[in-house]
Amino acid sequence: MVVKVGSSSLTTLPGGLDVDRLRALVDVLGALRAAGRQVVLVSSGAIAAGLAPLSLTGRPRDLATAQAAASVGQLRLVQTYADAFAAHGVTVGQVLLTADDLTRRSHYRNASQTIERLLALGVLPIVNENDTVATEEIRFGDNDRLAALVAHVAVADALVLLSDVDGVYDGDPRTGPAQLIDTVRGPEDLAAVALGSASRNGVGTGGMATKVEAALIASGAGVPVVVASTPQAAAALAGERVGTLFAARGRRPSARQFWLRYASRPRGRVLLDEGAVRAVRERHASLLAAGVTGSTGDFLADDPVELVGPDGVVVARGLVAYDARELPALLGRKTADLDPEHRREVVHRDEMVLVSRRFAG
Ligand SMILES: Nc1ncnc2c1ncn2[C@@H]1O[C@H](COP(=O)(O)OP(=O)(O)O)[C@@H](O)[C@H]1O
Ligand SMILES: N[C@@H](CCC(=O)OP(=O)(O)O)C(=O)O
Repeated sequence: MVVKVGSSSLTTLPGGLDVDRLRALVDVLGALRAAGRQVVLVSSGAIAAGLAPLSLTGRPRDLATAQAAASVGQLRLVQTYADAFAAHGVTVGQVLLTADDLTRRSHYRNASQTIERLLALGVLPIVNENDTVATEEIRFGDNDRLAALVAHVAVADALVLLSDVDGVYDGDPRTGPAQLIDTVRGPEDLAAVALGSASRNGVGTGGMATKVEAALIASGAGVPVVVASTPQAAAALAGERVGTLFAARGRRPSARQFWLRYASRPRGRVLLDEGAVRAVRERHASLLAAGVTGSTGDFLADDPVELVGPDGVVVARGLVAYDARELPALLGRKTADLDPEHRREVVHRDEMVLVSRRFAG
């Protein structure tokens, strides 16, 4: 089980960390552990927990102060967790990740191995973004997406996203009457849903939009997701029908495919003609030099790139087999006309994931 809890459930803007609410959650997770389940906790709250000790009255707008608050708050947060879990005989480990740790394949594998080993040793990993080093450009920003990636990395059976609201509504419940959505089978079920901003107490970041995005990523990768309120945690984890269920869709992709689709950062674009778009999209064929009209970006062989059609729409993502500077000489040429060392595909089908037009992730 991967359980993600948001800042809005653990902290208040004036009061900082709400230890009673944190302990209540730990009691639920401790019981789950006692029942023999493996649990990974993704917990936000570092920045919010650092505000009161630094006499800050609002969420800092500048990154450096937010990072300072996270530095102070993360320590308090995990120390409070460590003490609370110790009462249940559970040892915790801290795992701080930056987006970069998941965008590089080698780091991704490393993070995955560490979490696996912690679980094998009976430790409950507590994951957060490494706020003190994450710069603006490389931040996850909210922990919902991080939780979806961790759910895949940890090969979770389910992901539970806990917040201060008891599920996804068809509109922001704070701004008017709204109806709880019971089950989401795919992105099409959310076409008419308005996703407003973050919670009233001002400590959350993404609002429901980031939770929905994360829930679609995880459920699309075969992991069922429940969005529920933190007081509903026990019921949600016991499998009772509370909150909003995002049913698992499709098969679990390989680590490589999942990484390519959701965690990799494209280093450039390879431009395809119409025929190549059809071959890739409809036959899931490898991309050959004959269908390539150009490229942008200074990528190297094995880098992730976007495959883009003549209309500018991204068709797929893949690992390119050539450096950008090698491509011009190959453009539009039939494989048979190329010298033998250039006869391999530009992007092999096994190293490619199609990007859906409706939901790109
Ligand atoms: N369609 C919606 N359904 C449910 N909640 C919504 C919706 N639109 C906006 N919200 C708001 O999103 C907030 C939760 O997001 P956020 O504050 O980022 O939580 P967290 O800190 O738990 O991650 C809720 O307080 C809720 O008012
Ligand atoms: N890493 C940040 C998380 C940012 C945040 O507030 O996320 P969330 O409450 O999940 O919307 C922190 O610990 O403060």
